[in-house]
Amino acid sequence: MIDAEWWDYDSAEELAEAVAGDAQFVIESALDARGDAVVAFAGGRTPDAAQALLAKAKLKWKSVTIVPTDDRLVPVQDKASNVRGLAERFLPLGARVLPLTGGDLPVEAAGKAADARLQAIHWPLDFVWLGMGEDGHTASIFPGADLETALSAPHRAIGVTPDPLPAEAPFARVTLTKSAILGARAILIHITGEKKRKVLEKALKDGAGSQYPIGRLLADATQAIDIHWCP
Ligand SMILES: O=C1O[C@H](COP(=O)(O)O)[C@@H](O)[C@H](O)[C@H]1O
Repeated sequence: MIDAEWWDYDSAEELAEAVAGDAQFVIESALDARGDAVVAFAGGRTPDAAQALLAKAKLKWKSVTIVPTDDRLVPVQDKASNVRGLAERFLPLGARVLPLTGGDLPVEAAGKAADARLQAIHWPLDFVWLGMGEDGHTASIFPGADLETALSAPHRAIGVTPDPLPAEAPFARVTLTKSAILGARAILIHITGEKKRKVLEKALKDGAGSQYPIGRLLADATQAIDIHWCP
């Protein structure tokens, strides 16, 4: 059984406020302790409202570096690009937003380029904000052929091709690996809906033996894991 604390909310508004508040707290703590903060933020739809609230926080944004937990191999102006939303929201505040993707590289080379780009930032990450799909994928660690590599690679990022490609975003991707994610000082998981809740509960219960990538990923976590959920 993976140890994690659940925080339940009645509404999407309360959920967004709580997640934004937690992210703000961790960033402020890193800024106080070290003078800068390095964080990874989930893509997809779920974090949008919380990230909009976080962007209103009075923080020393110029000292904050944000990377996506994962990104799709699409042009940055494509609406499926995870870094696009982060750049639009946090670059105007002065934050540094580091893309994982760029250029027109094949998937494996894109992963290597992301891994090289990530050498430019401070490690370990102060905070990883994860989402999860209904298939139990998190970041872009999907069930399938690339799962074992994402869980065992010594690199911080790799290129992956989900098989099957998810219908809502059918692209090859680059993802942070287990090694990069579990190095973080704090991990927050942000999900909505009964289906995702059941998947995550089962993944936490089954841990290393889980059929879901998020269970396999978190099985070796040693830091506190906070799960924020609303129906
Ligand atoms: O493809 C992805 O999916 C997950 C979940 O997205 P959501 O839209 O269901 O919230 C997301 O966390 C990940 O970053 C993204 O690339």
